[in-house]
Amino acid sequence: MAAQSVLIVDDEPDIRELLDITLSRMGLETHSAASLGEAQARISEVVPDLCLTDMKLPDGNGISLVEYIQRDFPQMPVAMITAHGSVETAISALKAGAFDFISKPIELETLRNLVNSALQLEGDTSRADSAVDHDLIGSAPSVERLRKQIIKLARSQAPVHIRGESGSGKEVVARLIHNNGPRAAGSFVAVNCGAIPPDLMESELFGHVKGSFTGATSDKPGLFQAAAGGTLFLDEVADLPLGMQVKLLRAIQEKSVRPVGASEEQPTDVRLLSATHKNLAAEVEVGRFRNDLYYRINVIDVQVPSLRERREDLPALAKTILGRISSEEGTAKATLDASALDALASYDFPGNVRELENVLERAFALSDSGTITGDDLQFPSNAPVMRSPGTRTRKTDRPGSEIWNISDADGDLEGFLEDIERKVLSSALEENRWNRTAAAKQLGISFRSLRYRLKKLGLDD
Ligand SMILES: Nc1ncnc2c1ncn2[C@@H]1O[C@H](COP(=O)(O)OP(=O)(O)OP(=O)(O)O)[C@@H](O)[C@H]1O
Repeated sequence: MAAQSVLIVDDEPDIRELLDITLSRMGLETHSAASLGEAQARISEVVPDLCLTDMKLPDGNGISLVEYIQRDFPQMPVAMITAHGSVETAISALKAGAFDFISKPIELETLRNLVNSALQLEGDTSRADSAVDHDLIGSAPSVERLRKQIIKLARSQAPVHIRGESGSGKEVVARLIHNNGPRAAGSFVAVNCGAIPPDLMESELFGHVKGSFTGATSDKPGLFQAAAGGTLFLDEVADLPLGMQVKLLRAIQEKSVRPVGASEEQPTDVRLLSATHKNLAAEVEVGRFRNDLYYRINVIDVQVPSLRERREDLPALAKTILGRISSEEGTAKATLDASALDALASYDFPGNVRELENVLERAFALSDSGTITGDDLQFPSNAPVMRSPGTRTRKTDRPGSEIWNISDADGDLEGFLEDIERKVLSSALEENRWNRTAAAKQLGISFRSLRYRLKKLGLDD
């Protein structure tokens, strides 16, 4: 098989030579150009598998070359070589469509990782197209746009911030970006930033060394290390405490992390994706989120539409979800009758696709035959729109505060208390549209504690 080829574009002969030696040692064929004009001619002539370009060129800048390649050779990855610390250039290059960037002085290990990732990209995106079609259900124009964005972003290393309401599919989008890109063979590590207790956050993200705090009985790698070669997905990133935001910014800038208690930094190799249902720009405005971190993680911004904004997708989503539930239960595929379709169409779905899944699971369990009716869906009869997210029950309305007799607990205090706990947890989950993070927050317990209690009480299906 012919060696893959790389075009090196730099006006400094020393850098061209360093890159040439390193890439040739990797078994690659190299070509070089010292100016923008020369680069464009060489690209048309040899159509390399990758282009590495310096930012400053005698007759123009590297961004123009990125734009040229995006326009005329959209399948060709191009990476930018930037001056040390020039964040703005790196971000402009990524926004213009560069696959990644590398800063000077060039670290050879980082260069090799970058080149290997870029050369794994397939020119033909049809496999990614069909994977995205399969996992992202819907054909509304906003979903079609999202699909195209995912396929494009999967080929880049740029940090992407995914916005959208709870349950709308932000994690689905993040996984698709990972699964269809050059890091697919690495891990996809998802972390809910709102669910980690603040005092454990640093150790969870960066790891710790034995003895660094009480309970640190051995060295433990963090999530950055676990995602090495893959993708780290920071869900609910707006919930990161400010102190941790500074440390995260540093980790992104330096591409290295220092485990708690360690004296040395460790290089990291992760692609960062993040999401939140909050308005991150507004969080920056009020000082709850650092502007510099926002700028770094929000290089490319993706909006996931709510289910209300794409009602036409409801039947297809419902059909697929029912198909999944039926096959998990080992039964024939359940269907929705006309009354069920009408009921779905007139409901607002504040909890989006996750709520649709929950509604269908409950209806499936309730329906006697394989046909689900409008009644099985159990939407509130008088109000198609559910309670707004912030609405809280008054203390006196709290589940469990109903009148009870001491005889109810006779001989089984544990069982009695568990019943109350079950009611409290169920109500909190319902009130928070089955968003466990929000339910835990409302109850003033950690996400882990909620998960533990749900499991203990048999409510975790
Ligand atoms: N377009 C879609 N096609 C198929 N399944 C979807 C789609 N969108 C969401 N889902 C399903 O809905 C559920 C919720 O999706 P997901 O966890 O990605 O939402 P989210 O926006 O990340 O939620 P949260 O804000 O609560 O973290 C998942 O089970 C997911 O598989």
